[in-house]
Amino acid sequence: MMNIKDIQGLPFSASGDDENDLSSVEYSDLVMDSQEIGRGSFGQVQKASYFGTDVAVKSLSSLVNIDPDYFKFMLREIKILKGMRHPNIVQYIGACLNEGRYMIVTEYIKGGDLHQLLKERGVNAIPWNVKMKLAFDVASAFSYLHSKKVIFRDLKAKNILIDEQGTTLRAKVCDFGFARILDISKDMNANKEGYLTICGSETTMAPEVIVGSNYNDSCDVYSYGVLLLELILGSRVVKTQLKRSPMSAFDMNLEKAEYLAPESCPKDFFDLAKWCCAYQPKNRPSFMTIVKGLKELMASPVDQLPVKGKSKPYKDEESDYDGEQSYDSDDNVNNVNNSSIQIGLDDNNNDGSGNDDNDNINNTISGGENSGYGSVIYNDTDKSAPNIDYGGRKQQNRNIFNLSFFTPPPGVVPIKIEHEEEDEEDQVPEKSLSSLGFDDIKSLIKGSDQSSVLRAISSPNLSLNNPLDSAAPQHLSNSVTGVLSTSKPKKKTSKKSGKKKNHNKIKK
Ligand SMILES: Nc1ncnc2c1ncn2[C@@H]1O[C@H](COP(=O)(O)OP(=O)(O)OP(=O)(O)O)[C@@H](O)[C@H]1O
Repeated sequence: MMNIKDIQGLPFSASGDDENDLSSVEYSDLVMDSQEIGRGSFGQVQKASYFGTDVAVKSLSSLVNIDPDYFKFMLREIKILKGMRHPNIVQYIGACLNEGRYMIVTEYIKGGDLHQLLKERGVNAIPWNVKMKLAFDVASAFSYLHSKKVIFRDLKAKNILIDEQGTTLRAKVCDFGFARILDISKDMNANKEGYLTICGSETTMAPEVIVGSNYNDSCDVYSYGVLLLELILGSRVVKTQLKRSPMSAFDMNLEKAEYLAPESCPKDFFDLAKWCCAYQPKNRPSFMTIVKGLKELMASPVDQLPVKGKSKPYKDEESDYDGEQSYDSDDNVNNVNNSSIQIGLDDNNNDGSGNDDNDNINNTISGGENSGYGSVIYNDTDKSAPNIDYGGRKQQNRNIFNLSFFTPPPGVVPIKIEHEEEDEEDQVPEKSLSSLGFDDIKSLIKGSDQSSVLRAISSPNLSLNNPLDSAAPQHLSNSVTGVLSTSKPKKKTSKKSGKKKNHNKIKK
């Protein structure tokens, strides 16, 4: 007799090419389960049955109805998700409108998300081969997305669903709220002043995104690197011990990460995380390279892989942390703040295609759910954190991110760099901040006081040089064999930038 589980495929209700079709699923065909299975800033997720198949229904925030910008986000999410077919991407089924509330219907994934998995099982209880398999799944999904010119912009553990198939776990990417289609050739010629907006989640955002510089699909690779560190160390350790700050130009302290990582971690797996977290986007691998490298790695029994081993002693400059090699197994803390952030609503058109990210108009931050794990959009005109009703829950003022980072105080003047006396050939003409490059900003930040730094980088309109200019992201130039172990991340440049000495001071 045929088992119902043998039936392959899911009901699909998107109609034709009409991206605006928001009622391809009849609400009356959904048998809703009252239990909420998830919640984010854009709405709540419930399980339902759709013609006998389990589905997840995301009921979008009421703001989607009243705010055209939110509406555009939803259209974009639907349009992109609808076109995706990959075993590691949650399958879109259709959209629905009920009593004025929009809903997105996708396949139901029963194992929760990766953040929950790490928290509930404990990072150390998950075997390395399982971690590498999940990492491989995510990289496979992203190599597919990038091949379709989709950048996701919010890769984090909460957006990775875990599909339990017997004893095997499979990762599936969900939540395309911040995804967009990027035509790099077209967009690279667009206005250089931040044509892509700042969005993502505090812990996983790439530095170039945070400082408002131009970015491309390699921002997803950086977030993936942070995700790998979470698989290695646990989300809580990454969030608390590897916290990135303006004082380090939002660079990840990889030396400390190495010290904290378990000795048993396969060396190549750790090196991959470091490589993905390279400060300069052009030094990060592509997802194609990552997939090939991980495949190679997974071909060997895990107990035959060289391990990271003991790391050299590490002394934390900032907090005198000279931590133990052992650490909390993972976050059994409920309030892990890993909010998604979007600065500047980035659609001038509704279609999710390129060239629509160039508007620093009407910046808005919306607060997420009170688990501290929701999405955020900042409202430039309202300097206080908003108090918005998301699906019935009141969002109280919450210090999601340091707003002063993004919001220049009124009347801020460009900062000038003062140079101490030095050899003539080493002298650099005075520059206003707006003409500094990405590395310049970084070196400045490392040698300055925090308030100056915040003022310096707080404007999303800075004309930063494009960190992507000098070279394209690495692709398949590395051989697959030993790609992870032989292609060490390049040592980052010191505080010097070119001929500049480390004497630069910021003057108000
Ligand atoms: N298809 C699904 N199957 C099972 N659970 C799901 C599914 N989709 C979402 N969830 C659960 O609901 C949570 C929130 O979903 P989602 O990330 O799509 O919401 P969001 O409002 O866009 O969140 P964010 O604030 O991160 O933008 C997920 O982390 C997951 O736990």
